[in-house]
Amino acid sequence: MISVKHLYKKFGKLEVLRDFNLEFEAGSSYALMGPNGSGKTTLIKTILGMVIPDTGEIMVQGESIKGNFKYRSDIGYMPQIGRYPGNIKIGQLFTMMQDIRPEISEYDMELVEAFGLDTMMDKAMHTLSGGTRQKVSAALAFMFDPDILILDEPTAGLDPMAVEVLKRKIKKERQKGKLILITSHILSELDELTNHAIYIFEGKVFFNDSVESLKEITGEKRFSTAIARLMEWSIKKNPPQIKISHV
Ligand SMILES: Nc1ncnc2c1ncn2[C@@H]1O[C@H](COP(=O)(O)OP(=O)(O)OP(=O)(O)O)[C@@H](O)[C@H]1O
Repeated sequence: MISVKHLYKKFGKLEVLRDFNLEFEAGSSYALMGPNGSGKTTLIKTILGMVIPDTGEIMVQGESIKGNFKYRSDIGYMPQIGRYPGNIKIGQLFTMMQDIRPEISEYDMELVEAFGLDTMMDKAMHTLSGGTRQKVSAALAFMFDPDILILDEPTAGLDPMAVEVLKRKIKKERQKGKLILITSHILSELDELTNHAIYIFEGKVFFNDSVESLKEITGEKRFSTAIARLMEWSIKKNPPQIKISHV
């Protein structure tokens, strides 16, 4: 569904992505992990066409994204920090986004209602708390029923009730056969929501395989301890027989 081939990206002298090769399939949910600054958001923004790679190719649903904007309508994106015009009201923002997508006549308003945003439509974005802004971002990511969901630290800043609502929604959409890609530093959340682990370190894909294989290779039963083991290996730079599969 998404294919990333030989992707390189530098910011000045900093090599952020070095020969990234990844395949993302429908119906799977991917945990994208790595230390702060390892390139997770850069990879996501490259897939979204917001960052232009130095070399390499990205295909979405079989088509190259180069010079192509249409593919973006297949992707629901929840950014780490949503930036919106301050004076716009929640209701106006939703209407504006809906107007940009005239081909869609039915909207998925499940999160709008579950988060109680339907009772706050007249509130201006600059008056909202950080968590409420996150709820707006989540509601927008799911509103157009996209085949692909890319969620960058989706639960950061949400209260525990909202976290549960969002997790339930992510699981439900995955069961419908959607492709889900999540970055998070909350390992318990990734354990619950994903079946495939990608760990990036110093600009390289260090591990890319199923969560099952991750546990088998590391000899750890729990997701969090398996990731801790991977981190240890990546820092020591001597992984014992690590298989980096490009599925
Ligand atoms: N537009 C930019 N210009 C220059 N450097 C950038 C730019 N965007 C990202 N970087 C650098 O690229 C590196 C990777 O950043 P990125 O945001 O992709 O990391 P991340 O893995 O998502 O980190 P975190 O876990 O902290 O969210 C960082 O060193 C960052 O400072």
